[in-house]
Amino acid sequence: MRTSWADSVAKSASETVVSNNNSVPRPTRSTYVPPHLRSSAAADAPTPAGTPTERPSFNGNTGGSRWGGSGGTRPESGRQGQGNGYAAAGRDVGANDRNNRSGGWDSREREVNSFVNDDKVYDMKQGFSEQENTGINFDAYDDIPVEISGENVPSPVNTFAEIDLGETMNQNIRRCKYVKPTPVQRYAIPIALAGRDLMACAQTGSGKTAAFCFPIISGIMRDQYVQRQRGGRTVYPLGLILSPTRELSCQIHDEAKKFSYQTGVKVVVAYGGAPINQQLRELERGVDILVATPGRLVDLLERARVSLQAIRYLALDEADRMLDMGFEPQIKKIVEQMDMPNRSVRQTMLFSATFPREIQRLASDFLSNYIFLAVGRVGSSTDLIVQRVEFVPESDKRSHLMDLLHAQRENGEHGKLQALTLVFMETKKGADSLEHWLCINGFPSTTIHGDRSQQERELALRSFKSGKIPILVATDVAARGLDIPHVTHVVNFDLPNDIDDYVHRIGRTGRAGKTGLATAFFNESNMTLARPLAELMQEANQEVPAWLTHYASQAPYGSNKNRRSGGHFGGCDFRREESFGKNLDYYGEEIVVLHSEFLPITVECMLLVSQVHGIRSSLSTGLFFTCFSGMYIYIYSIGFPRLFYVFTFSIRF
Ligand SMILES: Nc1ncnc2c1ncn2[C@@H]1O[C@H](COP(=O)(O)OP(=O)(O)OP(=O)(O)O)[C@@H](O)[C@H]1O
Repeated sequence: MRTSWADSVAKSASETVVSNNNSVPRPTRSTYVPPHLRSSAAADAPTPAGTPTERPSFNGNTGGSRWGGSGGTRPESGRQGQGNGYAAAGRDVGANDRNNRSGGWDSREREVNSFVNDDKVYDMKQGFSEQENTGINFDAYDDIPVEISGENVPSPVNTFAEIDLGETMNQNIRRCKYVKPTPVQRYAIPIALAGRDLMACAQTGSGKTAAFCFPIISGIMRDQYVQRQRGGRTVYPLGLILSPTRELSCQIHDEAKKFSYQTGVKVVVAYGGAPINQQLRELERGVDILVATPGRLVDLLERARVSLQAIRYLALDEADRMLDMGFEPQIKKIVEQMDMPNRSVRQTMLFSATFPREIQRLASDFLSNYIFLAVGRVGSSTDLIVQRVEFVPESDKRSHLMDLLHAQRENGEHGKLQALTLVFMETKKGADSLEHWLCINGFPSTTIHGDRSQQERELALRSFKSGKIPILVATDVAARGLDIPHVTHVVNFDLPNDIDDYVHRIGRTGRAGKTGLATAFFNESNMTLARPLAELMQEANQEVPAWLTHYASQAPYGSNKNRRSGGHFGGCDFRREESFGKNLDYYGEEIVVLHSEFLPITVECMLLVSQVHGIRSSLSTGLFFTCFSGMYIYIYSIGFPRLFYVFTFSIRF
């Protein structure tokens, strides 16, 4: 049996850190203690209740205590018995300490061990034990390109030990078997701990959830001076995490509960389709971090059961989705029209794997002096996902899928795994119909889409995750964020209209350094996707079929809005591009503006490039030409036949 990387590292780590899993403390009788009661000093001293009016200034320290030194506005006297920050204190300042101080057990509030289910999953994984599992492939991440912009950017860290999270959280990180921060975590966590707003793009499956959860939990543990407000049955969370789907909200909630286990920070989830009364009861028991879908949150706000007055941390996961036309009005209402503190008071973090320029522009309204971070090729899969595109006419799709599944089954029999396969379809009806057809043809399947009840959706996801039903047919509701470790094959039975949706869909496999396969069925109805798909595959070092290159070259350039969210590497910070005075369209592609007097020279130069480099110039080949007028003309080819951007620099030499 192969053991995973995470297991083997955890095993060695456990010798020095945690003796074994059995030594993970069983749920202690910890009681939920609201942050403002966690320090006896803070509890005793009557702190003025009220909306925070000033956001602590960041001190630019990396990984150091956000509140340490003289940079912060936090009164250090608020915490007893500690030195300058958790690291300096060198001991666990988690709930255990605080609970001892606060006393008063309440059996209703006993904290469930969030890692218990993990053990079950682990046992269940033994069923997958023959599965190829490469674990986190850090070598693949080491030379990942990173783009970062903004003022006074804190330095990245290399280890969790360098980050000032406190011993309780460090222990939870070990329980999660995270040994080393992923690249997005290396950069984003110090930025967030320094109190900075952040817009972060990083590939699917690269650990963004922890990147925003760790700083929020840690910040709330430190924000003891913030007095919780009370007002009848209204609750006042300190952190708010918004996500576009119910399943993703649940997943973030589960993760956040693990990260905050025994810290005393309470995380509650609220999402549509589930009975609101149960969620209300949970909220009434106390909430520090609320994870929610926008619709249900608006409902809770309108019922005055939740107030956003005390929010100090706001995170939008899948932020580009949250700000596109579907969700934007609700998000604007939540962030701008209710009682949330304004952007200079709260700390705001936006995360996604894709970030179109226009969305960046919209999002910047929510942020204050933010740092833009792009880790890896934004809007790209990792190279760990093998992408295949096959030309399949509409009428052949089912039989083609059947062939793939049969081949997969045979591999499973001969070798090792019974892969989990996720099949994406455009319509709910189509998904139901395909599921039925697969079932009667001997391939147990289930579906998840918007027409199913929440109970059905949750059951479908559970059966799929556990491997009981190895095929899930889904609409885009399952495209973003879902982390299902054993999905080895994503099939785009129907391709999406938008390349960013494709990126998120295929990102359901090849997660956390594991390898995965993504197969797409392409035909005439997907022509608008030809160019961005070919570009994406080329960038990810995938083999692009000749027929796709041909279709891509036919697509009229400039007419297609469906372009990569990041252009080539990086998903550039739109602020930088605008400050360079570049003229960009919706997706950030350069709009060529040619001055008529330069046109003949430009055309001549283009011809020259074609002759010297051949028509297929490679990505990022740029040539400078000096023309007699003393102007530079820069010709930039973008790795596609006959495509050249031409623009002029008006710098005289
Ligand atoms: N430092 C780490 N070491 C090992 N595994 C990690 C680490 N950080 C996160 N993971 C694991 O990596 C997987 C993917 O993480 P996560 O779901 O946060 O990715 P993501 O970037 O949010 O993906 P998506 O863009 O699809 O939402 C999860 O199973 C998570 O537990």
